[in-house]
Amino acid sequence: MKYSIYQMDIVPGNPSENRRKVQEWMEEEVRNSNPDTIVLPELWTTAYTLDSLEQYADQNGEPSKSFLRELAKKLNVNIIGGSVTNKVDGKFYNSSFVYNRSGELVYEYDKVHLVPMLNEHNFLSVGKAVPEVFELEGVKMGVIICYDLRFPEVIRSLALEGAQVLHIVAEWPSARTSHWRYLQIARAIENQMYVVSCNRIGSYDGVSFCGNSMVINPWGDILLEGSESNEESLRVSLDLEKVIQVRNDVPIFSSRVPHLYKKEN
Ligand SMILES: NC(=O)CCC(=O)C(=O)O
Repeated sequence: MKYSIYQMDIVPGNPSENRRKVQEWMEEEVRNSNPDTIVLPELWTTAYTLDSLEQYADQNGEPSKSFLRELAKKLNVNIIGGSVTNKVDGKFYNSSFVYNRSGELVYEYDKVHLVPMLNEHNFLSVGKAVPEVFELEGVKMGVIICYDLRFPEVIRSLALEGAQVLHIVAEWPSARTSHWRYLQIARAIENQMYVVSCNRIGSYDGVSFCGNSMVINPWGDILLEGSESNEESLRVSLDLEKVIQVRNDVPIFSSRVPHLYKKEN
């Protein structure tokens, strides 16, 4: 499966300009490298303009859903649609939408772990369910949003449900770049899955974001890494046989002893 990742800078509080940027990038990217799947970053329509949610957030996923659906169909490409601020039943969420190349909404997820360091609790509601597995091109995979990366139990559940690829859409601050990098490598090794991440670059409201979007194989090797501060298209092909090979070589899933693990509340 061929990927293109858009490590983008986001214009704060300007959804139409960000949609214009994304559309232009996607059209060029598909023309030049014909990926199967495209990945966008977290909150790519607005950046962290959480004090203006009434003004800029989607309503029931629109217009982002229509925008992503039409592009997926027109360009014949799967889209892991980053995330957007989204108002549903009077509450705001940080929502991710995944479309297949026929323009079908394959999966949607509202972020469940809200980030205290970015004041998400003051503006957003917790999603109702942890991430679940979905399929693109017959491959089981998952998507998480940024801070979710710190919660290994959620990613383990995806692996136990059969996910072979984990996507991480992010606005991860430069202040914690080392955590961003090491946690992704750890998640890839401990779950023996590909990790494909898309982080923004640039800054907003005094916080700078670290780029370093990554693709890591199930052995923990970094196949690709973005720069810290440039808008970039990152391109890679995943060999999914590698997941099977690593899981055979080091069979951690059959070594688990779940009956001995403590049940969490
Ligand atoms: N946008 C985010 O979820 C940022 C997460 C973060 O800053 C951290 O985990 O550190």
